[in-house]
Amino acid sequence: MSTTDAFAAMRESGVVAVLRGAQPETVVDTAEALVAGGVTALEVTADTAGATDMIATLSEALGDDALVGAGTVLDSETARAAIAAGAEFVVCPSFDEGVVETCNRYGVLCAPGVMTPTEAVNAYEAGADLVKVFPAKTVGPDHVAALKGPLGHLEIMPTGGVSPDNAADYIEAGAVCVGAGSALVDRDLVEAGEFDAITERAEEFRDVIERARE
Ligand SMILES: O=C(O)C(=O)C[C@H](O)[C@H](O)COP(=O)(O)O
Repeated sequence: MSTTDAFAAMRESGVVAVLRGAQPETVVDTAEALVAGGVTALEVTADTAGATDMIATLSEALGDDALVGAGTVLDSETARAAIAAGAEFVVCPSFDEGVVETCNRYGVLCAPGVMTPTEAVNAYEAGADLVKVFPAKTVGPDHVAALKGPLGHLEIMPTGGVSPDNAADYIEAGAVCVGAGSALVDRDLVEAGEFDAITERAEEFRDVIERARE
C-alpha cells in the first residue's frame, strides 16, 4: 500500500486505535470489534511482547478490512521488524530520524511524535507523512489549532488522553484524525470478553468525529 493510501485510510477511520498490552488470544476479536464499529486503522504497540507476530496475525486476519500498523516505535530496528511483519504504518511517541528514514526506505507511512513547532518541522523535513502530537492531553485542542496557524500544511494526529468527549474538539482544531488507546480499547473490557462494548466505543468515537467534520 502506498503512503498516500495509508494516509487516506487513517483519515477515513478518523480514529487510530492503539492496542497496548494486547494478548495473542484476544487480539483478533478486539480488532474485529473495532472494525465492526467503523474503526479501521489500528496499531499494535511495539512494547508488547509478541507485537510483531500480532501485527502479522492481524494483517492476515483483517485483510483489506483494516489498516494495521505498529505503535511506540522508538528505533529503526523496531520499525524494520514491524514493516517486515506487515505493518502498513508506523507511529512513534517521539521523533527519531532513523525511524522516518527506515519507513521511507520501505515506502511505509510514518507518524513521529512531536510537541513543538520545531519538532514538527524537523519531522516533516526528515520525511514524516503526518505528526502525532503527543501527549495531546497536556496541551489540548488549542495547541493543534495554534500549530496549524503558521504550519497549515502539517497533518496532525493528536494522541494521549483522547476520548469521545474531546475528539470533536481536536478535529475542529484541525486534526486529520486522532489516536485513542485506553478510552477505546479498554483492557478491562477485553479481559472480560466484552467485545460488543468495544464496538460501541468505536461507534461512539466515529459518530462524534463524523459530526465534527460536517
Ligand atoms: O507510544 C505510542 O505510540 C502511543 O500511541 C502512546 C499512547 O499509547 C497513546 O497516547 C494512547 O494513550 P491513551 O489514549 O491516553 O491511552
